Amino acid sequence: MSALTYTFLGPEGTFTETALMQVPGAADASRIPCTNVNTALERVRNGEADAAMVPIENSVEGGVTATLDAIATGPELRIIREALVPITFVLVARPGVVVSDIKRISTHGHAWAQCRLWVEENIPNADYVPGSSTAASAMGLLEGDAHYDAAICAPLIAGEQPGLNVLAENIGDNPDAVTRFILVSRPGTLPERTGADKTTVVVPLPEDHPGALMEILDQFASRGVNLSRIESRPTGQYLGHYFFSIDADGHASDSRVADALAGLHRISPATRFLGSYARADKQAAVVAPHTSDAAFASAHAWVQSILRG
Ligand SMILES: O=C(O)C(=O)C[C@]1(C(=O)O)C=C[C@@H](O)C=C1
Repeated sequence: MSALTYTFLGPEGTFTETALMQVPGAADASRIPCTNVNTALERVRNGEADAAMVPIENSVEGGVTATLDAIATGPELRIIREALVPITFVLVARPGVVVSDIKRISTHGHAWAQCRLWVEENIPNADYVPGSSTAASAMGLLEGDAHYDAAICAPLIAGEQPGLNVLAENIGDNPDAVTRFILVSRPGTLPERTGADKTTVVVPLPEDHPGALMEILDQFASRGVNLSRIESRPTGQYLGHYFFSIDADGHASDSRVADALAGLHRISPATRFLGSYARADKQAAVVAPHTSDAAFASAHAWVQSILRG
């Protein structure tokens, strides 16, 4: 089998790279760091890479909008795997710099949001300099970037770079923070059903009328499909026009999920299927007896018998 090529939000040392390394075989595969999520996905769309690892959701800060928007539009992509990474942050600076010297701190926007309380308490006057990733901000210090004097990054990088001094550890406001990442490839064969799966869809709000969101939710509720994430994002077309990005428990080959997908397509034909893949936490879905595959098969057989007369 030829080795696969992966893109990821880089450079080396990002949390996204840690997530990629959870993929079996990734350590020996070709790995291309990209400066943003769009480029990582574009290189999959144009065939330069087989799959991209990108962040989608953080337990403290919520959805990564760059990813939610990039996979919702453009040529279709499929999520084939998810990875969970516990998030802890350190504050780093060049040797000789102490906390009281710090005026500007750079990091990724999601990391900054997760360290807000610590920064307010310890360096209240520090300005924020946006970075394309935590690792890019840390490496900028080594490359002599004069725009900032400290970075917030993963402990991993700090440990590997002798030119970076760790000034504070565990500076995240929530010690249990976790970021969820997705491995995205071009459409192909669906990953097999494991019994502990997730299905992701993008549903444009059907023609704006009272109860439109309720109609979407009802497709899942009436088939006993639990949702683990639902977020609204503007389509960008005009004010008030939204799509919903949804994660549901189960696999497209589960009858209850397939039936819900068909219902979504009926009420919102531009619904986009983004994949069915194994849950990283391996938690099996709780299926009520009346929404099991057997119950759907029996109901279908009953209707067929009625039609046969
Ligand atoms: O900057 C990184 O290291 C990333 O992998 C990105 C990212 C994110 O987008 O949320 C990943 C995990 C952390 O929550 C902070 C930043």
